[in-house]
Amino acid sequence: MISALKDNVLHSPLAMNVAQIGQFYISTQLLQFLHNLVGEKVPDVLGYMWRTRTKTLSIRSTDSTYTTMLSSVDGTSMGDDLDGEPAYMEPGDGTELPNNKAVNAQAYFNPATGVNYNFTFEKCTVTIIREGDKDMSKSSGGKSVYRVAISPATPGVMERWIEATREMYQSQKDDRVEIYIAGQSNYYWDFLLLGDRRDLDTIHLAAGVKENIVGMASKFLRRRSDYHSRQINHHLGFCLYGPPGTGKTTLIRAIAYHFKLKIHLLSLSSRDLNDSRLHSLMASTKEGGIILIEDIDKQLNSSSSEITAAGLLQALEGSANTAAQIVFVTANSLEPLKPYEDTVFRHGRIDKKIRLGYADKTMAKSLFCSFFSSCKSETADDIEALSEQFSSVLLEDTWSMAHLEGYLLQYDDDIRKAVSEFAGWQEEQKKERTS
Ligand SMILES: Nc1ncnc2c1ncn2[C@@H]1O[C@H](COP(=O)(O)OP(=O)(O)OP(=O)(O)O)[C@@H](O)[C@H]1O
Repeated sequence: MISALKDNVLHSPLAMNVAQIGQFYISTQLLQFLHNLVGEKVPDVLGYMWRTRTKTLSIRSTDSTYTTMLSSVDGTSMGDDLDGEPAYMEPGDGTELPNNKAVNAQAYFNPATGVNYNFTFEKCTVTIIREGDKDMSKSSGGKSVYRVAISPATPGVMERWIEATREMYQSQKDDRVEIYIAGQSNYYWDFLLLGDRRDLDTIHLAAGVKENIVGMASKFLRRRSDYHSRQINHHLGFCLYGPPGTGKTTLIRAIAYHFKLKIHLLSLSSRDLNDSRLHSLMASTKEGGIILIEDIDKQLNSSSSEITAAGLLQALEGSANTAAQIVFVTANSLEPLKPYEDTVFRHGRIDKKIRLGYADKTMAKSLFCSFFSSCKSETADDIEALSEQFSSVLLEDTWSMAHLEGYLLQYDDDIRKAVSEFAGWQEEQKKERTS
């Protein structure tokens, strides 16, 4: 899931179009190039011209402007929403990016180091450059730094651009989940993206499981002062385990959305992460945050991990410096955690371990009803009756909910066929598994 998210961010097709970078852009780039070329060797006339035509700003990855900038500067939003044109972005080296047309696809802007990204705002060219790793560690204490240049520097354009990114971010944020990952230095959290909304009532689990987790989280979040007055870390830990596709990640996303919590994705095997950096990360989570360690069973014994068992245990305890921290770890199997059983699964670290399993009849029925809830061709009573038929032929404890979701998606406009072909599909799937 972590890698899926990263792929989504790093490789999703940005809405790119390299045509039509206006005259201002070309002249500004030329000036910048000449300025870099002559540097300080000649009287800085070009530099003067560059400065007067350009407004610049440095943003650290821990600044709130960084978050708003990344979430709003994507392939569609800036240009579309602000001046009726799609945002045109290209890397500064002139390479054409894939998908050379303005599209409405979801796109996330995550600039590569040392590459100029340009797009238009109020007919000015905005250039964003992420600084190189070396510079980052020296001058910024490990935080990524982005330089933003807007040219020509019409009065107030930078302020209006910042305000526009903020407004756009605010309007998107309420309906999404903020997701952070460890920054390059692993000391701080960097904003990653606004994840899609997921409602709790679209998650179908065995009776009582969802209600139990949501109830515990709700009570925990309400009792801040109780923890505080007793000087106990305001921390709650869950381990969700079970086969792939049973809804572990989706449930966490829905809980984050429901309680308006930010998700911090933590990869224990990430490069250069060690115990002390892990400690800093835990202490710097955003107010009201979920820490999500996915696939802990696989990450624990990863050869690239420098985290010791002691470091991990400390991380699971959360930090006394932060308010309301919910740690979720997910695993397909608890076997690799056996050696740590007593130390990990105790109050203050992982308070509760919960198994999410394959679909039973009740889960399949409620998935079916929710999937076809907007079906116009059938009455509510008919949908209910069809869901009974569907679930009655289900082979229990055989399919993940992801598997069933995939099946239903093939029939999203033919609810009756989804019922009539279900038994046959299950037979085929069983044969495929054994062959
Ligand atoms: N219990 C469920 N209720 C509704 N949808 C579900 C459920 N379980 C899985 N899904 C659907 O299946 C897909 C995959 O689910 P998810 O990624 O949450 O599974 P997972 O248990 O985290 O898998 P993995 O162990 O492989 O990370 C999602 O698109 C989600 O909509």
